This record gives sequence, C-alpha cells and structure tokens, in this order.
Amino acid sequence: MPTILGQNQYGKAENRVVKITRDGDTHHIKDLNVSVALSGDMEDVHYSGSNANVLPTDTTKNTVYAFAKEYGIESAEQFGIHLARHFVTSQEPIKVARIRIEEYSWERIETSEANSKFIGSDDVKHSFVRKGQETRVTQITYDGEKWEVISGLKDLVVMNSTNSEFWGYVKDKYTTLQEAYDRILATQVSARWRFSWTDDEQKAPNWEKSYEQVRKHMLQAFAETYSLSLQQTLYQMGSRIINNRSEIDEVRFSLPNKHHFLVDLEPFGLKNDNEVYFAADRPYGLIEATVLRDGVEPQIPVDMTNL
Ligand SMILES: O=c1[nH]c(=O)c2[nH]c(=O)[nH]c2[nH]1
Repeated sequence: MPTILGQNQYGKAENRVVKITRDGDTHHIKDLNVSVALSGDMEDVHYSGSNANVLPTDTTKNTVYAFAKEYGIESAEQFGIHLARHFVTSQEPIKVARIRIEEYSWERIETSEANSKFIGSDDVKHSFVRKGQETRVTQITYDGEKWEVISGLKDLVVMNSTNSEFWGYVKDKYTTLQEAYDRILATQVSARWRFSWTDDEQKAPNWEKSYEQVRKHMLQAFAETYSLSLQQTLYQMGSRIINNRSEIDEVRFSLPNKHHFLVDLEPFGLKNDNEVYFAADRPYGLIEATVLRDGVEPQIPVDMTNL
C-alpha cells in the first residue's frame, strides 16, 4: 500500500522557564511553560531519515532560555511572537512556527507588621504565592465523646527568589551538588494542623478565622525566614503557627523542594546573572516534619500530608 506523509510538526514541548527581573531588591517573576511546534519542508526526515532540514528540538529549547535572557519576558504574547518569528525567518525549511505558552501567575506575600516596619514595605519584595492553587481540607473524627479536628491545605505554591542558601552539607563520593549561596526556594505546601479543642461544642474555635490566620502566619514565616535549608524554613513555618494560634497544638508539613536550576547560557555567549532558571518538576527533594507545642502528643498521621 503506498503511503504519504500527512500533517506533521515537531519541537520541544513544555519548556519551563522562570525569569527573575531585579529592580533593586524588588524582584519580578515571569513563569512560563513554552511549547514549540515547527513545520515545513520535513518530508525527507520522515521518508529517508535525512536530518538536513531539522533544527533539533534541543535547539528550540535552548532558544527559549536564551531569549528569556536576551530579550526578557514582557508578556507571554510578546515572547511567543519573538520566538515564532525567529524560527520562521532564520531557518529556510521552517514555514510555520506555533508557540503555545501557559503562564503561571504569582502575587506577592504580604508581610507581617513587625517585618513591614523593618523593611519599610507591606510586601516582601522577593516572596510570592502562586495564584489560585490551594485546596483547603479538613478531617473530623467523633467517637461520641471526643472530637478531633485536623485541618489544612494542599497545593499552595510559594517561592522566594532570594534569601535562600544551601551549603555545609555532608559530601561523600556520590555528592556532586554545588553549594548555593543565593538560590530560589520554592515549594508546594501540603500542611495539616490539629486543633487542641476536643469536647465542648460551645467552645469550638472560629474555624474560618483560624484558617485565614494560620495561612497568613505560615506564608509570612516562609517569606521572612532567611533560609539555610528548606528544613529550617519548615520549622519556622510550624513554630510561627503554634506561637501565634493558641487553638493549634500540632502542625505537619510535606514540602517538595521545587528545584530551579540556573540555565547555562555561556554556550550562547550570554551571562546568566541569577535570572533564567529551568523549573524542574521531578525528581524533587521531599522534606517532611511535624512541629508540636511542647508537651503535647503527636497525633497527625505521618502520611496524612501526602493525601
Ligand atoms: O533545603 C534543602 N535541604 C536538603 O536537604 C537538600 N538536599 C539537596 O540536595 N538540596 C537541599 N535543599
């Protein structure tokens, strides 16, 4: 049966690029997922395997990261227009470039009163929470006498674009990680907190207010901690909650370390001055711990934060 090649396209999909722009100590984030699809004179590679017209998908990926540095990311539209024009005008065999972009929006974390006096602003200038992500959860258990209420949230994504280091760790013959003195710290918070309330329904906490306040303290601790490890930041988040909210006795966190790797732009003659990052989705470090009011027994199950 004779066959012919129909519609075809190729390119690198889902290039996760994070661009940090520094305006003094105020940082701005652009966080995109860029997919490149090219088409044109591609019969030969399909029919015979000749790659003479094929710009590698790897190159399309590099172009995304290099353009983030060279031209910046003003908007997803502007960035996509730039890329599409580049592929079509620079490579004769490429006739059509389709660039699809998802953009993840971030908003600034509002700072605590104490910190705002210290930094002279209502917002931490390098701390962000991703918009529209989190799910609030709760579990109520009642045995006819006692109540147990464990509430929490999942999928709350936060990032500090500076004030995070990681160094001084154990090095064995398999260690290749370079020490970091200014890295991005990002995580997708899953947290559960247990209320001390167990009996008289009249004395139950104000659940709505409690949630709002716990979330606020957790975010502020994340934003305001100068971090030497995600473990340290986790402990600060937990203790800020316990210290400010008398209704909570125990907090458990599961914090994936959402790694952001600096892209090596040197092969393209560009210097990456902590600006362009590859946001990796896996593998990820997973940091988990419980923070307790001194003297109380832990009751949140170890795996509950993974649900
Ligand atoms: O905050 C961190 N904690 C770790 O335990 C760890 N391990 C690692 O490779 N990077 C990091 N970062």
